[in-house]
Amino acid sequence: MPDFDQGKAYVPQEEVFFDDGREVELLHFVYGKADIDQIRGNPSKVLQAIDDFGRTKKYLMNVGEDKGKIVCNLISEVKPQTMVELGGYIGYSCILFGDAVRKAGGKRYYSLERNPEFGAVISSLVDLAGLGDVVKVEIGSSDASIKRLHDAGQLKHIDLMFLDHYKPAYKTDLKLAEELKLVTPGSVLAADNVIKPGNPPYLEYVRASVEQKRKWLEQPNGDGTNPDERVGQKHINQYARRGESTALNASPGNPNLVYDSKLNHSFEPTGDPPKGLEEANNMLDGNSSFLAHAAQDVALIVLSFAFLPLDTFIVCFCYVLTYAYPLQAIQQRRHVRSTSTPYFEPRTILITGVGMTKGLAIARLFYAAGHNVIGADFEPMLLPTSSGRVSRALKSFHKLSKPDGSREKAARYTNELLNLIRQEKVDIWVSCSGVASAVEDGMAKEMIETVTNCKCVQYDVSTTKKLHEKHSFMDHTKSLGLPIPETHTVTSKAAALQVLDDASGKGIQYVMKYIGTDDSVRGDMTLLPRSTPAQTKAHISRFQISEERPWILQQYIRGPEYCTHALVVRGEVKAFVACPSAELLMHYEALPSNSALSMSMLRFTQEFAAAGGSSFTGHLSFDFLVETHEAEKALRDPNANVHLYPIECNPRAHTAVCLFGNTLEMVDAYLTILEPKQALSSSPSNTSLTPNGLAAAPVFPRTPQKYYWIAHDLGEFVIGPVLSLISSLYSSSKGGPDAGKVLECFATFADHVLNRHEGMFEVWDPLPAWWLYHVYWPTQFLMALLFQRKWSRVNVSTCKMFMC
Ligand SMILES: C[S@@+](CC[C@H](N)C(=O)[O-])C[C@H]1O[C@@H](n2cnc3c(N)ncnc32)[C@H](O)[C@@H]1O
Repeated sequence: MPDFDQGKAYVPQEEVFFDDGREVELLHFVYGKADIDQIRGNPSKVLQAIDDFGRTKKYLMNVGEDKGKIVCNLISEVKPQTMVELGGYIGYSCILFGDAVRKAGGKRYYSLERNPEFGAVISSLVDLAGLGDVVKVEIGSSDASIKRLHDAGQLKHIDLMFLDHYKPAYKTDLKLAEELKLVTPGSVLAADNVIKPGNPPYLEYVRASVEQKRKWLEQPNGDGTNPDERVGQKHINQYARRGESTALNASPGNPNLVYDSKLNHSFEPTGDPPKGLEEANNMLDGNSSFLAHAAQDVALIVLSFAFLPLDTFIVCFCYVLTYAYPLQAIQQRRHVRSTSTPYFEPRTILITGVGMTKGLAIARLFYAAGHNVIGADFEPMLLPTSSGRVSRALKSFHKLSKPDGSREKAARYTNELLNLIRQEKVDIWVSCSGVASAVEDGMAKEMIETVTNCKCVQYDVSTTKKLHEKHSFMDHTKSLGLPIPETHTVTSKAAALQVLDDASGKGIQYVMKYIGTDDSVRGDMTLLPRSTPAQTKAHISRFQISEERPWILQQYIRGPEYCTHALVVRGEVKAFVACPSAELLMHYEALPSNSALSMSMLRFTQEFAAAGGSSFTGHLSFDFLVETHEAEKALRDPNANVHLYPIECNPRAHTAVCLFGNTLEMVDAYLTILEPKQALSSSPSNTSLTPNGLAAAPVFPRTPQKYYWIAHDLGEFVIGPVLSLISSLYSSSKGGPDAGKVLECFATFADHVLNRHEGMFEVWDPLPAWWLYHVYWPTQFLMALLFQRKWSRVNVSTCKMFMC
């Protein structure tokens, strides 16, 4: 976000900052301007005159230039025929956006304003700007105006709605517009002040699932007409100074609508940043000083020490408890290994990557099922940091040397694995390593299966490469006749600009993704082309694009994202789970296995895997995008075949595998790899079929639980908000969260601790979590400090530090 130009700042907000005569004063100011004749018919000049008043005379509660730009960009993107604003005040947003709508080919801009005096000011300034043909000012309470315009047949659909009025009415007016079918799939909402001062009920509503919204409707008095107190008493009473009623519309809305929501940070016209921005500023990046990074590292190490006594007590308590009452996993293991279970044949399983949640989760499953588990992972020299090494689930732990892309290191890695497999007489190697050794794992698999009887849950080198690289994965998926988003590989800036130029007429938007792995360019979701060719060119010029550093331009799909994890054995999907996803989500929850979305993703995975044939064995995870209307269709019709867009494939285990936590059938799914190969048939591989000719159902998580990682949530819901609160108390800016907000975050944290499963922690195996938070991460922070490394984010579950 660019810096705020202080020269343009409005004067500070006073105790009483509207409805004190300043609105009429503004009219005198504007109409008294020496160049009033040039202002007439010119929306920009009218806005300039209003800004002059805000900068030199009195504060005005306008959306302002900076936030206004965000909505103007949205208008040129959405090109609304009809736009509605809730809350017009003196007409600043109305003139700015009304003009943008007209320029984008739109027909009508409704400004809904409750206060008749303000409405008169809007009308006067709209006329002055020459926007009377597009703008219509409706005076009255927004809900009454929406209903009136709808009933009169004047308002048939809202393409874009700007919410900037009475905070408690954001949600209730949206629901009314949903009920009247004015807001439908495809409608876009832009809501101001949802970060500062904040609007929890509105955000909660637009982010809620259909199930959640239906549940709310079932609750008696769940949705009354009283303002939701979470917006704060100050805002509930803000516009009640003339004794207006605060009662709200109680429409049930349309719970089937699913919104794709995105927060935008920008400046108030006074130059105050919103709270969210300050929070973002608490996160360090490459531009932050090394001192700041060092302070962060030290603080995190101290934090780990602070929790050491409590966590050590918990670990000891767990051991005593497990000794006294052997828990399910231990009982299960004892049972299958006892002489009363004579047919049990324990196998030896090697699992690499046991320092990460995913590797450890699989190791624990095999342990509970009675098998001998050998764990292995990378560790720096002389530092026993891998949390898997202390797991009760492991018979032994082995340290591996990390490949670095060179042939020597790859050969050394393969040799170490081979020796380990021979020494421990391993039956199955389950590769759970991360992306850093993806290709080396493929090489090791080829060697291991050639010279030993060990079976590997890992693809060969060419398959791994094909699936790992975005462009070859897309080409392959397309060759299978499966859907993909429009994707172009580009090896020069000129080629990228050409694709974007060609696209400008088609209405398609793209995001630019680097084909390889480079954390510093991850996560840029700027939609291209931008509003003007010059902006697009400026954006593209920031990237290094060449034959050696190819990128893809991938069609942007508006809608929710999902990720899946599957175990595939000889082209057959043996275990499967799908869940909603987001970058660094760190909260996992499985979709119901019989839901239309999960079934559609499973069918895609099955078709994809079957096409791989009998040598296609490994973990397979996809990221899918689903257009909003398709996601809604899936929620309405459980048998719907949902149109999916795969955007990425990871030929390795996904952290979502932890959702199989207590699903021991998963172990049987792995063991099918030891079954003798059936006679080879061509297509569709050797997929075992049920009597009705369908592929056998894979294993799904037995009792789906929600997962979280306590250290991540401690940062997100406790430390972050507290730091923001403290920094706002000591700085002149008014952007910080209030105490109520911080308490809300604490409540979320408490809810997660009480109702979710910690990804690394098991009562019967508590030490790995302790090791992760008190050995692994403090060591990483210490190394960052000693080697003066800067990092921007960490992923607690995959033990990844994103350097900057
Ligand atoms: C923050 S101001 C709007 C600023 C304006 N959008 C701009 O950026 O220029 C909020 C306005 O909403 C109006 N308002 C409050 N409650 C309302 C309601 N229920 N219906 C319509 N307008 C309302 C207030 O009178 C006030 O003028």
